[in-house]
Amino acid sequence: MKKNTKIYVAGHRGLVGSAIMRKLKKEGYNNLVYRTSSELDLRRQEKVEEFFKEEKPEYVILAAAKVGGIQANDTYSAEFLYDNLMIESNVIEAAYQNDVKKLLFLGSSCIYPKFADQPMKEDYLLSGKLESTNEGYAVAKITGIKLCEHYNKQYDTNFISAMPTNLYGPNDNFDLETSHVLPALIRKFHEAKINNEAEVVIWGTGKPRREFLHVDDLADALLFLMNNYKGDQFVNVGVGKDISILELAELIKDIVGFEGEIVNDLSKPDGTPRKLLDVTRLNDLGWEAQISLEEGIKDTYQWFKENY
Ligand SMILES: NC(=O)C1=CN([C@@H]2O[C@H](COP(=O)(O)OP(=O)(O)OC[C@H]3O[C@@H](n4cnc5c(N)ncnc54)[C@H](OP(=O)(O)O)[C@@H]3O)[C@@H](O)[C@H]2O)C=CC1
Ligand SMILES: C[C@H]1O[C@H](OP(=O)(O)OP(=O)(O)OC[C@H]2O[C@@H](n3cnc4c(=O)[nH]c(N)nc43)[C@H](O)[C@@H]2O)[C@@H](O)[C@@H](O)C1=O
Repeated sequence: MKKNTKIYVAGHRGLVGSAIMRKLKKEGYNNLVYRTSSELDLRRQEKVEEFFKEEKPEYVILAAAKVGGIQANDTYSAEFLYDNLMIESNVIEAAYQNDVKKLLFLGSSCIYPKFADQPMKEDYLLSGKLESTNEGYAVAKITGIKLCEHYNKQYDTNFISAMPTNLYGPNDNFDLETSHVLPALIRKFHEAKINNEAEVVIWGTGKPRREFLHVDDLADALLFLMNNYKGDQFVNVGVGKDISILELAELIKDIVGFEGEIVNDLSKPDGTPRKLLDVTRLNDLGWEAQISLEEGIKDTYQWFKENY
């Protein structure tokens, strides 16, 4: 992509979209197009068609989606399925109709079967049953991958897909009902510390294992893929290492400086037992993550204290 090329970043205010904006600006890209969801609701096909006709973006990074943690996915499963199907179908079709040179679609590691072998290779897609707490979201994300594949096959487009692992960083969602685990624990330990509380409650058994990637590393990987990758095969984006939720809680507890106990709320779901991506394909293309989990949590905690 040239520095003055017109790039549409869908979802520019979100965790991922805002990191992509920071990265693109830092690298000197100076022709960025974006809209908030109230300016352009991507679930509305006609509005999306009008926007693409008017703006004619050359490149599209699709980071707009209905996103949330385990509880939000489970509670609002119809919205997670419907919104994501509509957003991705409308944007991908409009990109094709308007001769977009390249589009990047973002999926998620939850596309893989609940009991997939670990680490999960791209080939494991559609090889088993999905985790029930995020089935709607996962089905929508799998459809997004397939839309890119089939548009490439039938229309010779250049649409690529990246599957990030669990993400965190500045501009994350810290709402305790709808957030992912890492921002939730930063907030819980911080509030428990300042209120001198005796304990922090974590959901489930603490035994599930997850892999966490700092969103600035993700943005770097996505720009790398936009500039260096073409193909129908989607690409996992992760660090290749995982950690149990209890270990994560202990790490955040230490970073925040909370001295009380960690207790489990067993009425909450554990979800998938383990989600660790095989990142060989991305590493072989020449990219690997740089930000350690400890460094990334410290950076995110600092951001939380300054902004939240
Ligand atoms: N967070 C994570 O751990 C992971 C995220 N991903 C994927 O990364 C992508 C970005 O996620 P993330 O940044 O975390 O999500 P956020 O919730 O932080 O941001 C999503 C963005 O999407 C926009 N959006 C939502 N609905 C609509 C709509 N109907 N019309 C237009 N825009 C809309 C929002 O815009 P506005 O602010 O204007 O309302 C928001 O800025 C998603 O595809 C997600 O599936 C993948 C793996 C893990
Ligand atoms: C990115 C990914 O994110 C989701 O899947 P998930 O990985 O299960 O998400 P999560 O971060 O919410 O939970 C991870 C683990 O952590 C435990 N946990 C402990 N304490 C808290 C807690 O306080 N909040 C939350 N949210 N979880 C907690 C929780 O019980 C679970 O065992 C899907 O949306 C999926 O669709 C998706 O793409």
